[in-house]
Amino acid sequence: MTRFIEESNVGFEHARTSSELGRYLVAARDLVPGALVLTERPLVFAPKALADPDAVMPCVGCYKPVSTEAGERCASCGWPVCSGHCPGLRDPRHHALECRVLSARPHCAVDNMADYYSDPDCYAVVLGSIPRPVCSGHCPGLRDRRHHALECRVLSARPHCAVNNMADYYRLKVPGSIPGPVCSGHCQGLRSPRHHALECRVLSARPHCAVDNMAEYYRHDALLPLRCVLLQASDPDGWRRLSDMQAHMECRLPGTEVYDEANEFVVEYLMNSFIAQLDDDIRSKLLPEISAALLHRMCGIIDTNALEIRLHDGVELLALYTNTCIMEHSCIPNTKHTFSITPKSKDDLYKITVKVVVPVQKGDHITTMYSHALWGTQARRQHLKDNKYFACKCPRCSDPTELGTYLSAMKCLGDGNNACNGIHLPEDPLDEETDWVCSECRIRVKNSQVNMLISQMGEEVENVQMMGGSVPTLENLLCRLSTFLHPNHYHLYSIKHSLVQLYGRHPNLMSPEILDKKIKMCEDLLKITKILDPGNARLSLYNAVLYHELHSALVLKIKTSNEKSEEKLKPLLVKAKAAVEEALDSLKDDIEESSGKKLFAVIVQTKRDFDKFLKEKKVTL
Ligand SMILES: C[S@@+](CC[C@H](N)C(=O)[O-])C[C@H]1O[C@@H](n2cnc3c(N)ncnc32)[C@H](O)[C@@H]1O
Repeated sequence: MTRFIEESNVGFEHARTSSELGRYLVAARDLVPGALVLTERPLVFAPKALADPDAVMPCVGCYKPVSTEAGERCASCGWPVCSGHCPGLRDPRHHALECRVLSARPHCAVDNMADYYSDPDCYAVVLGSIPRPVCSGHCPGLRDRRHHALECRVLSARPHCAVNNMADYYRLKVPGSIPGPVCSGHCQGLRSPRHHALECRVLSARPHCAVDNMAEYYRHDALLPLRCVLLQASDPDGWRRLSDMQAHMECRLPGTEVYDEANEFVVEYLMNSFIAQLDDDIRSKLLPEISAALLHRMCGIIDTNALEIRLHDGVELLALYTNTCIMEHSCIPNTKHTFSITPKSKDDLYKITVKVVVPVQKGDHITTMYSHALWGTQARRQHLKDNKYFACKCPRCSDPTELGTYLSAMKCLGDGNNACNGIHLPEDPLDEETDWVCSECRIRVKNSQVNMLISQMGEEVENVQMMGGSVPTLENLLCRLSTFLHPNHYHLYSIKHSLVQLYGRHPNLMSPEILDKKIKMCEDLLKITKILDPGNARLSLYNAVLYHELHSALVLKIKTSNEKSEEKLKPLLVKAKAAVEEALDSLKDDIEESSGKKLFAVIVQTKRDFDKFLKEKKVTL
């Protein structure tokens, strides 16, 4: 076994290769659920940009979110950090190496306010003072000759950075709009020639001040490609293992969307802003080989292989693992992986542990899932094709019913008028152009029509959920979409999963009918989840929520029931106990991760309350 794996139960000594799969892993022995497949440390990792990078960015040393404008900066490179003392800034696995490259860009004033305003002109402590290093424009000291009034006349001579004078800089000012004088990047007027579209072409000619676009100035998504190329000098063995990874460059040729995107956001950014500015000596020491083509290859390796690690506060990292990344995809995976986020030893930070979740026999392929388990076959296959460049032919994708769950099935659409009671399924789910055929009347519908309908419905579901859909809105949508979709369709699954978390949570939503509806929905959804993910590899949180809601509905039913005979209530109590225990069990491998941890704590409290209730009632189950 190679030295960089800590423990393993897979046959690395003969990790196989096939023309279809590339490299893949097989079990070296029979494995029971829970058995370890492998555990290893990451080869390299880096933070992803946060959802609102103009407001918050991850510290480049420890990845804690920090305020983009008011936060501190790394003293050498000027990137946002939690504190100048963050230990990650001096650690080569985190920021220390990349900092030498990132420091090559000439600093913008906003990077270094302390230098820019080297003699603070107001005695008040001004926190988060960009762009106003005064406590207030009304500060009396500003007009007092003993304080700022005289020196101000001299200091004013320097031409102002845009941040000092936004009103002048943007002569047409939107209230509160600094530094983004648009209401939203999606504002329709931005693309309308009667509004901004034409003038934008002229206004774009002025070089942007960094503060206009913090997210462009500090592109965290470029850090992982940079950390990857830095391995060549800092860890030649790791660099060799990284270079062995599949990059799919044949699908990322110039002119493709993926090439253009990587070129603009990563390759040109790194090359022009930093690498081209590096001193020759430093460049040859840190990056013996560096070119746009090599950076493109890193982007290909990352897109094909990187795993996402969710930290707390919404921060996500991308990481590459030498052996875990060899695992092939299946839509019914036989493993689950977890990351060590708060380990005892810092060397184990982000160590991955892969375990089997269903019985695996010697020689079986070891599989993971690169897509979403609750998407239908077409959505999963499209996602895999677009992002991982292969066509999945796993047993779930090959079966029109998706293992009997009917997760993508539609009700008969008829010929526009005469729908029957049949079910529309894809004739050949592995064919992207397949017709959909009704099981009863055999009427055929083109795949393009089905696709259009399903994606329109998907957008509707997403919109309603993003707006925090109320019960009536969700029920209305459920009712409308149920006309077209099989009750198990994944769009309906998603609506029902939201509804069960609302039913029983408000006095108006606790009637016996609503509680019975909630219980049935939970049970129906659990049946689907169990088939699609028997080992809780991907849907553990969904499962835990469903079991928890099932328990809550059962307990409410018991508490609001007119039935006083404990013997008669006992079956419900037994069911409620089993549900809360299943909820906790579903999360047993997720408690280190932030969402798993929070949910686990809530369910533990529910279990305590239930035990107390049983004790008060003097019931033993
Ligand atoms: C994370 S890598 C897996 C390791 C890779 N096979 C190698 O040789 O380095 C992902 C790539 O493996 C291939 N792959 C993984 N699972 C596959 C599957 N079920 N069918 C076909 N190709 C697959 C695809 O080329 C995919 O882009």
